[in-house]
Amino acid sequence: MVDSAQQKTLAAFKKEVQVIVDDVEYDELFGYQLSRGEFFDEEAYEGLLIKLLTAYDWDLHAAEDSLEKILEWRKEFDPLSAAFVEDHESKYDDIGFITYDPNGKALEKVVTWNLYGKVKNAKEIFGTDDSDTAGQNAFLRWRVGLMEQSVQLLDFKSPENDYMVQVHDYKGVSLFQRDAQVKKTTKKVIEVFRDFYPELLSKKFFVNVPTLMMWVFNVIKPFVAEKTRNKFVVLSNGSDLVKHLDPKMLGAEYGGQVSKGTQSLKFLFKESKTKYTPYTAHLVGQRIASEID
Ligand code: HEM
Repeated sequence: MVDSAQQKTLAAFKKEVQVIVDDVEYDELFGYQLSRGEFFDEEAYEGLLIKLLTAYDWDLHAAEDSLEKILEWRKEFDPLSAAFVEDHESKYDDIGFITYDPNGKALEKVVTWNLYGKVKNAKEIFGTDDSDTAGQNAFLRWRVGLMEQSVQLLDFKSPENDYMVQVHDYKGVSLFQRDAQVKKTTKKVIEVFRDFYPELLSKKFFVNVPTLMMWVFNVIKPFVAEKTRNKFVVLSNGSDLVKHLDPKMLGAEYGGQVSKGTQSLKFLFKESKTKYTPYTAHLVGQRIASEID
């Protein structure tokens, strides 16, 4: 609920949004148009602004500053292209996917899975060394694309579905996988999510974390915003996940009812690249048309 003081802050933010959009020359956030054009959706727009204000404890200037940075980054990185236009290498298919249950529990309908324990050849996934920016960039573009696809499944008009769950499964992980390049790329992804995707996580689970590697959690935590840290749950046993999430959406290895493991989970969600907002459809169409030209 937004109280009357917050209503005033929201009204002031609304006045500033158009100025920021004009300054940055970018008019889209998470698939919604920010100025009052053909695709403008007042309710979703308000939901998004409330999210930004919530992320910064209703500090108007911090929220304005954040919006400006987010739009600048979106203009440059083009996450919609990473999600819906670009083809990513199939090597990423095994380490990340989305499950979506429109009838699932509130704030748990969208779950992004990252099976980083399955990475056996870290160099192949994360790049080879500092000079291999192509490798790093390919991973980052794929990971941001996955994030953006899951964001499009949220509904910023609904208190039931305006946050997502994320799961990292570290089954099979070894200390040797955490080389310099992995650390560097991980840090970059964490920063991108922290700065440009605020207030989207309901909970984040780290499962099958070997006792010997629990310390990694403490090393990474300082890079993450405090509000986000409070949403983290570390479980050494994957099967304990069922105590937190709906068994209908979980494979047997997580104590759930989906019989054939995570592979079959993927098939619960077939729409990841086909469900998006009308404005995203419009912008993606423009990008594809400009590629054909
Ligand atoms: C050695 C193998 C590991 C790899 C390849 C790896 C990979 C990653 C990547 C790519 C991210 C970026 C965020 C994302 O993709 O959602 C991340 C974040 C993170 N990882 Fe790992 N990780 C490893 C080990 C661990 C271990 C053992 C822990 C202990 C719990 C851990 C805890 C975290 C935390 C707390 C974050 C921050 C999450 C966030 O900001 O949303 N990681 N990891």
